[in-house]
Amino acid sequence: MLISNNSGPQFSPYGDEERPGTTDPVAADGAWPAPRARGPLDARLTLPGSKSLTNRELVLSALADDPSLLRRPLHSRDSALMIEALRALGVVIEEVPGEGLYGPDLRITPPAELAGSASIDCGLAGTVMRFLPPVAALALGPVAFDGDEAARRRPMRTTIDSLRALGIDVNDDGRGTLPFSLWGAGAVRGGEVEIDASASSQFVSGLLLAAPRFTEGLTLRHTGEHLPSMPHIEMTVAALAARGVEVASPDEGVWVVAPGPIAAAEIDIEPDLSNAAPFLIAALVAGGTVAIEGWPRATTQVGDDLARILPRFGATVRRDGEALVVDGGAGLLGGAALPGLELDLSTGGELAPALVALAALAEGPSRVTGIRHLRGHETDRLSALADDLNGVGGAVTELDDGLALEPASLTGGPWRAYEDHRMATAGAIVGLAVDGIEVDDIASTAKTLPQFAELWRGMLATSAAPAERAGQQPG
Ligand SMILES: O=C(O)C1=C[C@@H](OP(=O)(O)O)[C@@H](O)[C@H](O)C1
Ligand SMILES: C=C(OP(=O)(O)O)C(=O)O
Repeated sequence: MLISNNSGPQFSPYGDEERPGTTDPVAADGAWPAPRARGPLDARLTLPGSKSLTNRELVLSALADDPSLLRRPLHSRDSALMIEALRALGVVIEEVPGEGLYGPDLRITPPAELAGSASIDCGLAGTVMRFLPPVAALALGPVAFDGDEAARRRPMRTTIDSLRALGIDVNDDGRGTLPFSLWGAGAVRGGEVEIDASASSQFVSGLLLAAPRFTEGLTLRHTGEHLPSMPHIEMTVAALAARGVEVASPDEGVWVVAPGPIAAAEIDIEPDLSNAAPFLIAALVAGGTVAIEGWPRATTQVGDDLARILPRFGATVRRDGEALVVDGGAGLLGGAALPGLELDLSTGGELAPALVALAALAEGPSRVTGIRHLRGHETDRLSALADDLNGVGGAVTELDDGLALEPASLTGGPWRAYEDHRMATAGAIVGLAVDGIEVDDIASTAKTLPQFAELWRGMLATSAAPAERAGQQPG
């Protein structure tokens, strides 16, 4: 069965009141009863575009020398925030008809000069709060940055310090978080900058994306001990190189970007492979197969690692034409073994909430490490995962840089999303195997996957009894 949804609402980035909810049923208190899996799955899904690719390409298109076209971009809260912010800086972004299932394509026309005197709402989007300040520094005039209450807890000191090191005037309250404002001088000289990016790879990506437009380019050196999410930095480097920018990494933790034009481009945005995680993991819990259409043969997305990680939990992974298929066999619910694992997710922290939810259902102990920086994500994910899982009978201990899980028999109960899309989808995974899991804010999935609840229910419908399935449209 093919599951897709092209009728979703359009997303306004402004304010919780206007935030789109899901059309999936929720209880009177707004909680979402996570559906149980009824049997082996036979699902084939098409997912919306990658957040990381969409927001990088929006920024590069805004800084390019001619109009660009993004095909099948993500339409979600994070991309809407990026679009509104770039418009505030004078970039023209138009929706044009395309072939994507989840909304129009985007044509981006850069202005002759970026406009200052703007206020930017970052929402809870790390890509907006870390990628746009170096862009705004190229504008002439003041630009103010703020975001959700939860965004004011996310680390921003490295961005603020690096702007100052580049000679830009920044006004903040010294806490190293949003809100702050900067005064763009219309140009940035660039040169050599040292930063500590151990709290987020996005500090590196943000500087590299704007660096070709600095008069002298940029030599950026990471001085901290850890550098998380390297694949996301490699994605940035690849996106720059694809637009003709001279960029090199002569040494570990060092990047050199030459000054020069950023070429306009027509870009096909890949589906979001990190958002594929809960769906693929569902095959291991419920049994059967889940196929994701349009899985790229080569990609910089860290979600591709799922094809190597899920077999360690017992899945068989294969390609079927352009789809990636995960076969969970009988699945945990059908009696298949689900081993506990040692996982270092320092390169793929984005995958951690979903994999931790799976590990919580395993029959052996697990340790998931290398993810200290998750404490600065949408919420402190280490503490949120431990609290939610322990609240439903789990045996999870917080480590300095990860989580230790002991096997436990879980029971139903409330599951807090903490406004975090990946916490909400982690609750959905647990709910496949445990009666009575109630996710308080499934609408938080609008951050990167507004269609989550509908796609999840559609996936689970493929496990209906054969007689029930006969009436449904074949994929
Ligand atoms: O550059 C990007 O698009 C991202 C980088 C990573 O951030 P961190 O390095 O802060 O984990 C990742 O977790 C985030 O979801 C997206
Ligand atoms: C950490 C994440 O998001 P952000 O881009 O807001 O940092 C995420 O999506 O897992």
